Amino acid sequence: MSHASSPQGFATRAIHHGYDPLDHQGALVPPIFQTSTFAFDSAEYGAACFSGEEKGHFYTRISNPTLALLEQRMAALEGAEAAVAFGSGMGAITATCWTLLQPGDELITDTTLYGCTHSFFMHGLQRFGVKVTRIDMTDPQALADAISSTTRLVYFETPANPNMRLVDIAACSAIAHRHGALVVVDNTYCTPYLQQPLSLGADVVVHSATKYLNGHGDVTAGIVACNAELAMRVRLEGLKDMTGAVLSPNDAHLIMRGLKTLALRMDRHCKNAEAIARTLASHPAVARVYFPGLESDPYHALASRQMKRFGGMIAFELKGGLDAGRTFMNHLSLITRAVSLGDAESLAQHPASMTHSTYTPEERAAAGIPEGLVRLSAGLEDIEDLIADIERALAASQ
Ligand SMILES: C/C=C(/N=C/c1c(COP(=O)(O)O)cnc(C)c1O)C(=O)O
Repeated sequence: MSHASSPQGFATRAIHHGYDPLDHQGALVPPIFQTSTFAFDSAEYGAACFSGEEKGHFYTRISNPTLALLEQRMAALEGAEAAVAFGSGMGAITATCWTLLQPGDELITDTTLYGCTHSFFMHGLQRFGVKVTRIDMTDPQALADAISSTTRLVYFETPANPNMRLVDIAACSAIAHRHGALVVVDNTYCTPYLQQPLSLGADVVVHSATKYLNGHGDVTAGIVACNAELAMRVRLEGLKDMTGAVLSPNDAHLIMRGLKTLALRMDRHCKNAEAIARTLASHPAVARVYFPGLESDPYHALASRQMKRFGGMIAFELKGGLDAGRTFMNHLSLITRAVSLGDAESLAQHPASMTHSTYTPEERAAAGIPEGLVRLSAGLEDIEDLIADIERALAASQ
């Protein structure tokens, strides 16, 4: 098989990186090593695998050939030295934090996070002596004012789930590094196709691969991408001993199948989202649309600098508030009422009572998550059908 000498594009690497069929009896699709354990040629070899003197696989919770290929491919796409795969995004996030934090450390994070990440920080980490400081990370000065000598991690999502607030990765990374803190960016909403946080100064990228990376609503998974030393620690501490949040080889195979069309799918998600956002923004029933692709959005300029395109996620409020939002959702017939995001199927959900019900009402207000907010994940359907569904539901909500 010819190995291209010139640097390969994103889509090419998403399809081919790290695999040669001729190394596997010509199999075009990488074999699935659906096994929990591996045989040792000798007792000495087995011991050497456990000690790290040998690089052989010995137990799938620690490593597996199918998982390794997914990890190599994700590292290549994120521009990272290495990556580690997990059974969920929360597995990736918790493994990273348990590995890098200890009692007495401070984690500084944004007010707006996915609900279970918020809950892990507030009701998990703090129980074990980590101080969690929540700030408005969209203002780098707020980070400069809050950071201290005990700050170990600076963590944020950009765009943030669910209200699409953007954080300036380069600015916040520079501030964090001046104080010896590491920057962890949750890149779920963008994927490396739209945004590569490591190239902007972040130290670690985490993903819910459940979303766009797999993209077909049939896997829960997570990814951590970072330098080789941190990745080895996250693997041998956060994965092996502290969470056990292992991904199955078959699910790794499904994610690699999803990655083959990631570039194609993201372009379609972005195109559909932009059309939906403009339709909502011009509709009389809509009070506000949260989408960085709209020129009127407060984060439009930063999104234009930091992201390749504006993503597939939208949030909006109706003038009729929560009741109108519920009526809207209940009158959708093509768009599916469901949590999660990044699937081929367009999805709609109500953060305040669903994904962000882990926040208190006061915390939600402080995070800029209105009670009536509706979140839309623009799927891959024909845009005419999506717009028609939305317009019918809007008419019913007025
Ligand atoms: C129901 C789940 C939703 N989200 C999840 C999520 C996770 C956690 O990822 P797992 O769900 O553990 O793969 C991590 N990071 C981000 C930005 C997320 O949106 C949802 O919002 O709809």
